[in-house]
Amino acid sequence: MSDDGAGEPVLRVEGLKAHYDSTDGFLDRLLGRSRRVKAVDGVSLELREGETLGIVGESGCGKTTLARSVLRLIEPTAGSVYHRGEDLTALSSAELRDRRRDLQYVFQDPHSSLDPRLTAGDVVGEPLDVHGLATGAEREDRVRELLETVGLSPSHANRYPHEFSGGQRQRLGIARALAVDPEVIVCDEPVSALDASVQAQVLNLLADLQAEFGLSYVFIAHDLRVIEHVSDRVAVMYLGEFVERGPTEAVFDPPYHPYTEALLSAIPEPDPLWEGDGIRLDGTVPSPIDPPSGCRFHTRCPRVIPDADYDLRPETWRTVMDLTLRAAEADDAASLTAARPDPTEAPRETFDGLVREEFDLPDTLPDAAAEEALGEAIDALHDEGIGAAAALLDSAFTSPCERHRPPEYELGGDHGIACLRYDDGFDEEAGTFADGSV
Ligand SMILES: Nc1ncnc2c1ncn2[C@@H]1O[C@H](COP(=O)(O)OP(=O)(O)OP(=O)(O)O)[C@@H](O)[C@H]1O
Repeated sequence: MSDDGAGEPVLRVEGLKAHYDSTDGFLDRLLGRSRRVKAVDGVSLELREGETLGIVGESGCGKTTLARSVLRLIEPTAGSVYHRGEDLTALSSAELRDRRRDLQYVFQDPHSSLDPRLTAGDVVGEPLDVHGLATGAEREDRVRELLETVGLSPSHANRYPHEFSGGQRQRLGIARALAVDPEVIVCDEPVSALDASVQAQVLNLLADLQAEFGLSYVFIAHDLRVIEHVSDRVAVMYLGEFVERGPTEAVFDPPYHPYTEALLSAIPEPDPLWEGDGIRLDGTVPSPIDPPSGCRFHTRCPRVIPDADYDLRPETWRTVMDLTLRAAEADDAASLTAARPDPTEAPRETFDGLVREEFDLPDTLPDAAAEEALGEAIDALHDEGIGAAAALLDSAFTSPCERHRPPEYELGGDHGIACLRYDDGFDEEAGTFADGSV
């Protein structure tokens, strides 16, 4: 996405990947099998001076790994992170230590991120020591000033972290980050461990500090309301990738990407920014070891594009895809339905009903060709087992979203979205691209 702000952004991340090696046990090693957890898998972003860039997504989609690899608290597997034009990934550890003065991190859990053996004064003073910024009386004054700045009493400098409340501990964490006078603070779920009323206080503090010191924030949260509240721009993350980016209002009002829409719908109270009908988001984020092909969200997307060979409504298509995907993963036919003991022992008609009920499939699909293919697959499931049925389903039902990995499409106004539905050259009815390919 282009930078329409003036000059070089404070932070620019290009094609960042952070993979973990989770090769585990004798068998993996014997078979030479390496299991790579693709926690962050090619992320680019820009953070502009004085802004808050929100990063939102469900648990497990890679937000923390992204935050840590941007600051090289985790070594990135690939990609670059530029701070004021200089590549952090190329710095030696000594250079990086110096650079950390400008780039600070506020952790999610103030209980475990603060050293319990240090007093509040030392928690805040330690970065001053590490960077040789102040000693003696000057250090004491600076610590008192920092405690005051974050709304803590300087008289509490001799207390230990466990003597503070959760909100106060998070203030301590913020004071510690502020001690070195940074430009950028990466805030990783800074309020998610706090009660709602305390959350608001800490968010207000962060906003005040941003205004006072001209800070730029990368702000990570799974809570969309928090993200909406604090962010100038937002990036929506799913399975190691950004699926949508743009100014906050553009991304949420109305939501464009089906994942963003689903996240908004999941908010218990209807979101004031949005008056849509709401779509459901089932299941959890799939494993980043072997992410789904094409659009990674296609296995859960309520708006996954139907196969153009059939005339099915998106809701019906979703149920057909759910059966197809589950059959591909299942060990046997019995595990596809909740019926016990073995549903395949039931007569064909009863079994058909059980499968349709399990997947919310209609008694008869409204498209004759789709119904025929589904009927054959259910027959195979009943008579031959899961392998035959999975193969039939897989060859009969494929979404273009499974085949095509969507690039980021520009919607204008610095708003980008990685979803095939926004490819102007793609004809959903025909299932073809502008060049005739499918
Ligand atoms: N050290 C590790 N080794 C292997 N896999 C890891 C490691 N740390 C995280 N993961 C995996 O990487 C993926 C992304 O995790 P990450 O913590 O970055 O996500 P997140 O969006 O921050 O989630 P949460 O909010 O739950 O922390 C997850 O599948 C997680 O299980």
